[in-house]
Amino acid sequence: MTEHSTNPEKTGAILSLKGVSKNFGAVSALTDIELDIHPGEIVALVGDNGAGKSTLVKILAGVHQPSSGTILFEGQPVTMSGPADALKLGIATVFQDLALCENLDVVANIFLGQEKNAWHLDEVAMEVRSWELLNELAARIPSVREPVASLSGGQRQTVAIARSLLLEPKIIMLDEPTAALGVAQTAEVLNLVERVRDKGLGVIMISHNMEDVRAVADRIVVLRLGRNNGVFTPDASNQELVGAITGAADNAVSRRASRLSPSAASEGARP
Ligand SMILES: Nc1ncnc2c1ncn2[C@@H]1O[C@H](COP(=O)(O)OP(=O)(O)OP(=O)(O)O)[C@@H](O)[C@H]1O
Repeated sequence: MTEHSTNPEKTGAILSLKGVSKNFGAVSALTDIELDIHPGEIVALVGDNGAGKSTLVKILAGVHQPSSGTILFEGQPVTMSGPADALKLGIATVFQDLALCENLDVVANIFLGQEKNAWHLDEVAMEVRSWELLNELAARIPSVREPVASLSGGQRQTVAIARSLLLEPKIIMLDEPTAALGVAQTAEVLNLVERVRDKGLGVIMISHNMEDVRAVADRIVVLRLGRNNGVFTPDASNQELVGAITGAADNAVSRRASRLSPSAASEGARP
């Protein structure tokens, strides 16, 4: 079940991390991380609290710089000294807080931060482009002139994802996109994530919910205490996954996971 990290030149990975480490003073948040992301695949990044997921996302978003190691983008080593560099390369991030402005409508939110964009003050062009992005995602938004405050959690996530696609990235990172969503909205957002993959983007999805991860991920990358702790296919058993996440093959959570059905066991896998 466990796969090995591969050579990007051979595999056509868009993004590869080679031995990436990050220290905050004496704290080693990440140690020797290896990760490949290919076009048209969803990679779920899972791990217990403090495993290093957020730190890894922030490195790839240009917020943090690695202490050591190499990031290859389309086979070339890159350094990102800020979020603008990541966006310029084609790495978009939807953080958990979504960073939407409640009082602004969908169009204004999609174009937020694009003040230098030539379209920015052309309301008609912005509205047309917003509908295009939402239609590509087959998103169900009643009106792009609604303030975001009136949208559901799933619709807000949709707007945040549409916004991240505006600059036509090659990689999109989603931090807990289904956290706090109900069943129907979760299904809607997961469909959306699959559509992003089907457009040929590489998707990195952080999630604590094993059921969501199994539903859409092509590969599941486990981090534990800041290190790689296995790469799994979605048909890995709950026991394998929980074992890799918690670091123990035999504990109360993994025993319960092995007894329960996959959907019920995913509750047990929530770190
Ligand atoms: N800015 C920082 N300064 C010091 N230590 C940090 C900083 N950011 C993260 N850490 C430490 O790095 C480790 C990894 O944290 P990180 O937030 O990346 O984990 P995580 O897997 O995202 O956890 P969670 O699921 O709780 O968000 C933790 O020990 C954390 O305390």
